[in-house]
Amino acid sequence: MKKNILLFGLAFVGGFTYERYFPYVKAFISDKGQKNDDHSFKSMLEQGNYIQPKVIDIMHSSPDKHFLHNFIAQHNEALNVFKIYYPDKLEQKIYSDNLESEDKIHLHFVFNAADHLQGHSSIVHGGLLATLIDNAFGQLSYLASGQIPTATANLNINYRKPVKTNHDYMITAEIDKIEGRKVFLKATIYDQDKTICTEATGLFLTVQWGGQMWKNALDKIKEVTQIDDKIVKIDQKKKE
Ligand SMILES: CCCCCCCC/C=C\CCCCCCCC(=O)SCCNC(=O)CCNC(=O)[C@H](O)C(C)(C)COP(=O)(O)OP(=O)(O)OC[C@H]1O[C@@H](n2cnc3c(N)ncnc32)[C@H](O)[C@@H]1OP(=O)(O)O
Repeated sequence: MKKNILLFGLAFVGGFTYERYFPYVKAFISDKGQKNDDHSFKSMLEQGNYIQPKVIDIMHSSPDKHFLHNFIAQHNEALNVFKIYYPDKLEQKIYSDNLESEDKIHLHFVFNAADHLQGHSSIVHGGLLATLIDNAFGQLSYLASGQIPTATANLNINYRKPVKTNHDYMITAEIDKIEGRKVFLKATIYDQDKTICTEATGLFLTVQWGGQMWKNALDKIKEVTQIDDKIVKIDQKKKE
């Protein structure tokens, strides 16, 4: 009798555990073979379907991208859960002097979301993608507004295809237009087949918040990355 109760208890616990943790076990097993570490968006860019950034964010040349990203996220660990890869190639100056210019101002980077960012099994939680886009918009609008901090007034996101954890995706963000204090932005997340997974638009407004703090941050980044030297070198190369 005791044995039967024990067996029943074990079966119950086993069943419950299986039911509760099966999705995680399945995700763990199926992810094992799919680790994707080649960050092969380079070819995608080279095929010319991409517009390279007109404004290059300072992170492109950072020797320590994690440090930099954490720094910008304001909290030590805030966005460390995303592995972020910025292109190595510097194209132009950090920010444009001419904000009214017809040229679109861009920022792009590759990200790879860690397991624990899943909502559904192996699918990145949409709210976290919103955070990533919001942050990219924040950086871009800060640079485009001539280093005046901005705040999100409006953020619209269309989730077209699931974005998977442990896979590389590229996000491109660009300034659509600037009207006074208003900075209008667009962003797209692509997978490696160039399929659009997520599209977003945003309205950011310049604010009085933390201007000096961000300026100090930017100066520190410039100091750490010696960006100016690198730009000079690239400009020289272009001339040769
Ligand atoms: C690349 C490497 C570079 C390195 C750089 C290092 C430094 C990086 C720097 C930075 C990175 C930052 C990364 C983080 C970013 C995160 C961003 C956030 O999450 S911010 C927190 C969430 N957002 C809030 O908490 C805002 C809350 N809302 C407000 O405080 C206000 O509503 C605010 C400031 C947005 C506007 O308030 P008002 O009083 O200043 O202005 P009013 O008069 O209301 O609006 C001005 C105009 O804008 C329109 N407007 C305002 N809100 C609108 C809306 N939601 N939709 C459409 N129009 C709106 C209004 O209709 C008005 O338009 P009319 O001048 O009349 O034409």
